This record gives sequence, structure tokens and C-alpha cells, in this order.
Amino acid sequence: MISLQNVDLWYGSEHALDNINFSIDRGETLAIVGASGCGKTSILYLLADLLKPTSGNISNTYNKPMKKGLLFQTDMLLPWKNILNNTLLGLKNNKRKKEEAMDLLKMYNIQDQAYKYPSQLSGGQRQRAALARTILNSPDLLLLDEPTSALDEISKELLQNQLKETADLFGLTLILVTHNIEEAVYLGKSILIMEQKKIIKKIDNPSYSINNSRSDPSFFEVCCQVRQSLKEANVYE
Ligand SMILES: Nc1ncnc2c1ncn2[C@@H]1O[C@H](COP(=O)(O)OP(=O)(O)OP(=O)(O)O)[C@@H](O)[C@H]1O
Repeated sequence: MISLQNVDLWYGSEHALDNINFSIDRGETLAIVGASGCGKTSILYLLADLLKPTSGNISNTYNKPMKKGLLFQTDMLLPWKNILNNTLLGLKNNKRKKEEAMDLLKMYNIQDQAYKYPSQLSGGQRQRAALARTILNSPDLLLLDEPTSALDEISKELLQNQLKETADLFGLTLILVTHNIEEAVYLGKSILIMEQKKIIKKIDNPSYSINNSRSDPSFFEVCCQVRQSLKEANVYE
């Protein structure tokens, strides 16, 4: 279990997070939604150890150091390396790793792009290559910061499907920050609603475990619940 207890974060005189408390069990998924500037990315950076809380605690009960994988809004692929070598970045380029990389590219349906360069791929394909690179490092915790926000609707859904399949297949703990209500409900088994600096609500999402959940009435119901909670958090003002 990963837990944040009474976490506060200040950037100099800017108070970014105020008494944040939540926990997530191993293999569970959590989405964080809220208005721009409310502190979502700051929470992700704390979880990634890129920032330290000004006060409060972040703990985990894993019996080994937790490996963290990050996927951002932009793919951050190196333009001068082909897709396969981007995927292998920082890893030993041996036969076994190369095979694992090719298997992932296949799983994400971009095996035909393995020897192309990032500029020769669509945005969706590049983001899937970035996901393959992240997963090849065998993370326990996958941290996603608006991973689909630069993509068209079809590519968005495709990547969301692949993220869910990946989390299920590898038993990953997944924490997602997003502006997109449907994405939060598709990928979050629970959903945290933020207003400025604070978490105001946790919503349990029964539609998460349903196959093809987007077509299920419970999916629509949870979307309405999230939208209502965001209204209460004054995000539309
Ligand atoms: N390096 C920094 N220095 C000073 N203030 C910062 C810094 N990074 C973020 N902030 C401030 O902290 C607050 C929270 O920022 P954060 O990026 O976590 O919000 P967010 O909810 O992820 O926003 P968005 O949805 O627009 O990405 C904002 O008021 C922001 O201006």
C-alpha cells in the first residue's frame, strides 16, 4: 500500500498542497481530477520522488524498493534514435531485452514502426512507444500525467485501452492525473476530486471492473457523479 499522510507542499511562498491524505493498495488504480493549477501534477511528482513534501509523510508497504514508471503528456522520445532503440533507452541492449521490447511493440501494435524514427510516427503511435519504453523497465507503480491529452479521440481511447490492459496484465499500481472525466472513469477504480490544494472527495467506481465499461450505464452514472463533484469544487467558475 502507498499512503500519503498530512502532506503539505510549498514552492517558496506558493502553497501548492494542503493536508493531502489518501492511500492506494498494490495493483489498484486511482485517477486524480481537478481544475488546472489545483496541485495534481505536484502529487504525481511527490509520488515519483521528484519532489519532497514540505511536511507530512509518503510511505509504502512494499517489501522491496518500488520501481516507478512515468508517462507524460509528451512522449519525450529521442528524435535521433529509432523506436526500438528509444524503447531500450538506458537498458542493456542484449538479445533478451530486445525480444521483450519487440513483444511490447507488438502488444501496442507498433511492431512495424520499430526501425522508424519518432518523426515518422503518428502522435498516438509515439505515445504507445513511450509506454513500451516505460513498461520495459518493469515498474511496480505507473504514474501517468495527462497521457492522452495531446491525442485525437480515437487515439485517446486506444491508448486508454492499452493502459488498462497493461495495468491488468502486469498487476501494476496505476495513478493517473487527467482533465478528462471519461478517462478518469475508464482508468480509475477510485477517483479523487481536487479543488485548489485539497482533495475534497473520493469516488468508488463500480464500472471499472466491467468489460467494455464505456458502454455500460454505470459508466455514465459515475461520469455524472464526477462532473457533479467537480461543480461542487467550483472548477467551472
Ligand atoms: N516550480 C514551481 N514553482 C512555483 N509554483 C509552482 C511550481 N510548480 C507548480 N507551482 C504552482 O503550484 C500549484 C499546483 O501546480 P500543479 O502543476 O501541481 O497543478 P495541476 O493541477 O497539475 O495543474 P495543470 O492541470 O494545469 O497541469 C499551481 O498554483 C502552480 O502555479
